[in-house]
Amino acid sequence: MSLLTEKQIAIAAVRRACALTSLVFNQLRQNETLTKDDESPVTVGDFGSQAVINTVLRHAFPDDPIVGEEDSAELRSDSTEAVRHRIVELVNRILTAPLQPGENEQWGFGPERGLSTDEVMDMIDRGNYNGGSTGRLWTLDPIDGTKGFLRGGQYAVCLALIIDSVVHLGVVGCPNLPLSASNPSGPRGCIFVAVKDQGAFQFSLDDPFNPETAVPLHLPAMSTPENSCILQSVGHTRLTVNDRVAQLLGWTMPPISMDSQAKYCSLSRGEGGVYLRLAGDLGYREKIWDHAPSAILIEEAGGVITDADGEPLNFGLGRSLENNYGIIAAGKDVHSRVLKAVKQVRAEGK
Ligand SMILES: Nc1ncnc2c1ncn2[C@@H]1O[C@H](COP(=O)(O)O)[C@@H](OP(=O)(O)O)[C@H]1O
Ligand SMILES: [Mg+2]
Ligand SMILES: [Mg+2]
Ligand SMILES: [Mg+2]
Repeated sequence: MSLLTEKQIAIAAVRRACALTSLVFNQLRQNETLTKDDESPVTVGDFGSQAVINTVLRHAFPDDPIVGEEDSAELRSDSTEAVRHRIVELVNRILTAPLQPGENEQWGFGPERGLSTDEVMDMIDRGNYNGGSTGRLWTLDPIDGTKGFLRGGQYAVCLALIIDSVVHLGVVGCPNLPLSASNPSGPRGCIFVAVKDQGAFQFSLDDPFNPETAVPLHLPAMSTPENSCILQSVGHTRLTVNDRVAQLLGWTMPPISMDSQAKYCSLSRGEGGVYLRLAGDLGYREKIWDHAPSAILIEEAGGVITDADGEPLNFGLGRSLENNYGIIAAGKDVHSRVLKAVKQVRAEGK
């Protein structure tokens, strides 16, 4: 399956959504953040990004269902009128900006495409699909790492195409991630793209995808304790487990704590050593949009991604990874060593 059109459209949608989130990031105003029922934050950037991407997917693939993180229920009340208007303004500004290289007006961009408030709300709600094991579906995290976004750290706009429970395409935009790990204060803004059996690539968020200049990504096959460390979530990590795993492996480099799927992106270009996530709340089920877009990135970069028992992630059980606890992603050799250590640490009751 070449999925060339899907890839081009997903890249264009994520690039536009990143333009929206960057705009919001640079001028986030007071009262542009709401708190969801689970107490997590959501901003005009999250809603706007979801509306932009769903609009593009709707134009290009009207029959494809979308499992998106956000929905518009809270936005439709009188008390959120100002936020709602700001989202509509942002979405129309982004969708109606002139066509850029690599874009097609049939994809929902262009000067004629301004949406009404109701249409924007409906576009957000095209993400309400409950998921499932058969057929095509897209999964979208319009801003992953909203807490990182709010504190000026890392965040990512993440989109994946899943066919019959298997991730076939992943696109992750990281507006705040340096293009080169070796130059952390250098230019920022990367996009990571992987298609099943076609490899994984990084390129600049500012440039349209060009296979000639995209950088192919490869996880190192082997690593040494001296140059390896754990990439972990800022807020959703069982630190006792991670610290003990590092100790068992003899890794002395301190862990890298970072928000969002930017961790997976960093790993895919050879930074760190392992993505290790065991949620503190043992009953928490990871969401498919938090992992599907990057799972294929890791696999296409030559790595392995499983749960904490070494089992494959099952993306066909609805909006959550119902049968998986914990995530381990790494190059093949490191993965097997980390999995063994994780099993030992869990047996120790940590
Ligand atoms: N108790 C919990 N355990 C693990 N992950 C959680 C969690 N509560 C929320 N999350 C998820 O963690 C994601 C952020 O990942 P990270 O911690 O690696 O930065 C959040 O994505 P959003 O920011 O899109 O809501 C959210 O879906
Ligand atoms: Mg969220
Ligand atoms: Mg997320
Ligand atoms: Mg999110």
